[in-house]
Amino acid sequence: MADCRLYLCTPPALDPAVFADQLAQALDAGDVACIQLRLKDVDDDTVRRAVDVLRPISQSRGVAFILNDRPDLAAETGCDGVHVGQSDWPYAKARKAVGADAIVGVTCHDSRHLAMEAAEAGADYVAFGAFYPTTTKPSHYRPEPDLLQWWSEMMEVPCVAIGGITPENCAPLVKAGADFICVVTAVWNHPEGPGAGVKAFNAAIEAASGAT
Ligand SMILES: Cc1ncc(COP(=O)(O)OP(=O)(O)O)c(N)n1
Ligand SMILES: Cc1nc(C(=O)O)sc1CCOP(=O)(O)O
Ligand SMILES: [Mg+2]
Repeated sequence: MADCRLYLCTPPALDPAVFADQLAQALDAGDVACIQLRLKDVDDDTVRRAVDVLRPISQSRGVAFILNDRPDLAAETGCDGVHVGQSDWPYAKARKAVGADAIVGVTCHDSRHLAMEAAEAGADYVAFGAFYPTTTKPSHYRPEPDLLQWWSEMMEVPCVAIGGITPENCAPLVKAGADFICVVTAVWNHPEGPGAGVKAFNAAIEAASGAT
């Protein structure tokens, strides 16, 4: 298996009953390390219902199920972890809510300082982005791949690359040392379906990992 793995993030709005089939297609198509449920502008019960439908599909395949933004709901609903950004719950409060064994990931934009702070505090991964233009989430930050190289040479804590990543443009991120590449659009909107998206990413990661 390549050192870099695929990390999927859901579209910001979805119908769990419909998305369940797409998720199963994606996870059955090849290696996926984890899936993040990232719903925006919805109430807590909508999040709970989506977790109840989607978490078993993920966990039954050995794929970690991470909830975005809400450590309290992640703990309540049996998620494997939570992802928090710089405007969300601070790391220490998130860790207290989910417990020592859960995964806690932290957004660090293009900042070495934020990433070192998160890693020293105990984060399980740090996320850098947006590496490429994306319409999924507005971002003022545009790190270069050498940030991933610096991080992976200096630190043990895994790093995630996110933002506008496609099978066609992921090679510099993989070669620079990203432990995970996190993707929304290029998988869920793949013209041949999410399974084809996962296959295309794993082939691209494998090719970039083998290339010198
Ligand atoms: C893996 C990963 N990286 C970054 C983000 C972005 O988090 P945040 O800055 O809190 O923005 P929202 O996703 O909450 O809009 C993420 N969710 N996942
Ligand atoms: C959720 C998110 N966070 C980002 C960051 O830079 O922190 S970019 C992003 C959106 C990623 O979606 P897509 O693969 O469709 O570009
Ligand atoms: Mg957030």
